[in-house]
Amino acid sequence: MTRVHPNTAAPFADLPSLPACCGATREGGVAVLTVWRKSLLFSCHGFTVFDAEGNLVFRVDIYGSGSAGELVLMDAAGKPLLTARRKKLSLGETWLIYNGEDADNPLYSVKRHVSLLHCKGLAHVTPLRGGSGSAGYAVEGSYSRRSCTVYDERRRAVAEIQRKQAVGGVAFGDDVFRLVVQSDLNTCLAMAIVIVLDQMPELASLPLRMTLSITDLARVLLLSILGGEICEIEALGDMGSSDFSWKLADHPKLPKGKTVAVVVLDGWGEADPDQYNCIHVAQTPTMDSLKKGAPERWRLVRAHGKAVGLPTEDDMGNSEVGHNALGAGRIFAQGAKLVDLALASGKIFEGEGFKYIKECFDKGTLHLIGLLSDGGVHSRLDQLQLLLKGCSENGAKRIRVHILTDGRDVLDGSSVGFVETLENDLAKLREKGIDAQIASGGGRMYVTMDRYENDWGVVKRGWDAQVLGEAPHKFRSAVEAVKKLREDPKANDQYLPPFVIVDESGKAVGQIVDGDAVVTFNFRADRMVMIAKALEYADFDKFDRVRVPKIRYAGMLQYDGELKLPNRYLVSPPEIDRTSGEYLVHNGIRTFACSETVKFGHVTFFWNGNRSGYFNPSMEEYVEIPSDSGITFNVQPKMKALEIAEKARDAILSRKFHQVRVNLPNGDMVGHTGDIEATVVGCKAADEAVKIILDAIEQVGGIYVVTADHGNAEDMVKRNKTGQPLLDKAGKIQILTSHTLQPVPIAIGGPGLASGVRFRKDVPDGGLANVAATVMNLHGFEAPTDYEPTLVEVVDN
Ligand SMILES: O=C(O)[C@H](O)COP(=O)(O)O
Repeated sequence: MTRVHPNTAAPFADLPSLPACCGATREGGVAVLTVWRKSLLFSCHGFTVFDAEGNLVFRVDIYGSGSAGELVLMDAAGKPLLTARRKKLSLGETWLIYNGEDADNPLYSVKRHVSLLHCKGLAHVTPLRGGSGSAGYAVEGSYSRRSCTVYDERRRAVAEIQRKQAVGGVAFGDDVFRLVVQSDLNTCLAMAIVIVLDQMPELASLPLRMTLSITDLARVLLLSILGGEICEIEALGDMGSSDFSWKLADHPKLPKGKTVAVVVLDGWGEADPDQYNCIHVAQTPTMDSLKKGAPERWRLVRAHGKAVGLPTEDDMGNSEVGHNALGAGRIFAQGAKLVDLALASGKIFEGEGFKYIKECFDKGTLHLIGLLSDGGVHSRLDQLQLLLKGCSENGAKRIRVHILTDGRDVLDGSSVGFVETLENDLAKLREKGIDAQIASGGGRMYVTMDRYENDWGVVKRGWDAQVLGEAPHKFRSAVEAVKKLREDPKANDQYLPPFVIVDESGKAVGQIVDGDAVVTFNFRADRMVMIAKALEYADFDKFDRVRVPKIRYAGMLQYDGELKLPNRYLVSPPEIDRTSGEYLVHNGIRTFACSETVKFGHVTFFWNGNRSGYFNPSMEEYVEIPSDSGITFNVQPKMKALEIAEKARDAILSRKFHQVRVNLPNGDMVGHTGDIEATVVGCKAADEAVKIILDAIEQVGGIYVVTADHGNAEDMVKRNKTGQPLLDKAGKIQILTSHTLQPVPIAIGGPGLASGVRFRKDVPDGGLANVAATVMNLHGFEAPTDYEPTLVEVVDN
């Protein structure tokens, strides 16, 4: 839609302005929003609206089912912007739009068009306050088909509701569509018009979709009922079914049938070369040749912050969000962001999950178990603080926090500060009469936070301390515990042994017992699934739980959507649907995925949108190579890179699979140990593994895509603003064990790659989410239209 006139007046004097994060998209005059007809909240329906950069800009949460008489349009933080209320006792359907949550003095009325003569009219929007800037609007077209236009009084098109266009038979449901708003219309008002249209039952999608299969006689009856939609019904009759289809369109230029190897180097970012860049220091001839050999087929992509659905550009990437984006081809607001929103709006305390645990607040203790840091990968301290506040305000009288110290997503040694902060918060709660204490603790890699069932002993240590109140170390305070345990020269935050806090009689202050509530406050799934199973499953044989208390348990999120684990949770997880893996399987692509245990779920579970299991077992084979357990990976920095590469090689040479997908963990897993020498060895091993896979691709005439999920090994020191390594108080370099904000490389090639394929220049900000469409193209398919654009183009030679 082209812009007709510049914005001359100041027409929105009484309306809230567009939320700040949406402002950027206003440049050039147009706001392009993606409207998702779904609430972020569990058990609600409503709307979630994103701007062109994937920022959440509006929400509507409607509790209960059916149509609502009042809807509140909120900004991302839950602040009410406009309220739409159905006008009672009105002839025809009329809604009134109020500023914020005002109860009187409405700004606009939206009245459904009733005339049978003008078949395109849907609604009239009439200003109720007068004044120089007030303008009326007419809405025409078909909301049910997601095709309508808002005209101002000079018949200028000021907004459009548009379908997400389908390609090659792939059509999307009615629940995701575009709202394009010119600068001549206030975007909040435009969105309010959408939610009102949606509440007018005759205009919404469901009844009209039914018309596709009814007889002409029934159509005539409907025509008289639906008035303004007459023309649309006729059109719908010609359209055929708009039902969703998995079928992908053929790529116009790229052939099918090639074997495509997708290699993800975990923790492999691109940074300036220096002695702390382990990838630079290591011998990596294969990766070097990809970079230098074909400049049109090597580039960088964004792997952190908003590009992967994290709250801010200061959030480093991680494997969960990285593999989600790689597999799903779209950017989903991730756990960290969803929890932020739920806490900011207070909705977390109104949901079913919270109500469930709250039942215990009267007589039982609330136990909060999770990672204590501000790393933002698995959890965040500020979220724990808000949770504590909200729980205490909602009636929790006795709270016990079971902490897991970090030193992996944050600096080693920072645990002391985090524990002190938490102790202060709990002391303040105690001043308010709430019995709140830290009850137990331990290092995350040694206590509780194992993943993919690599070592149940880790979870058992946590169970013993948290549930049974038993641990080899007992202290009167957590600050004392962490300080004392760190005195061992070999100690670090990640691997602190388990401890319990005891009272003056030596009794643990916070065992979990019958009648208690438990919340695991990490939002990220992989390292919470095992403890969730121990807490939730009646049938459980991974270790002897000794005593299984009858508790009410909720996760911060649901950690596994397929297993529905845990059953109760405080915030709905991102619903990552229609992943590239699922599409490709439906389109005949046979897939092999492999990694070693510690990263196995990354190329399966995370890749498939946090879904365990196969889409179609006859089309897929997932192979897990057992990781070493009970060691830190600097001891065996080569890890299982060779074994993974050999499995991939065999899968490629077998010619049974179209896609062979692997994760090579070394850069990340060894990088997290902070051992620079070992990380260099790990990077070399990963590079050798890439070579084995590329050689196999060469033999079968296939294609390779080599990329990474986030940075880590390319920078092993904390730096100041000018990029110089930071020294600690003792004058020692501060080692960085965490991920980074760096972009990651992506390289394509192989004998099967058509000669004109190269990276486009017009996607300069491409991120990991652009990789899925790219891979679909290389398999010979177009990607769905709502996927992030492909990174490749085909030029005629
Ligand atoms: O869980 C971990 O090991 C780290 O916190 C994050 O690492 P990953 O995102 O690479 O898995």
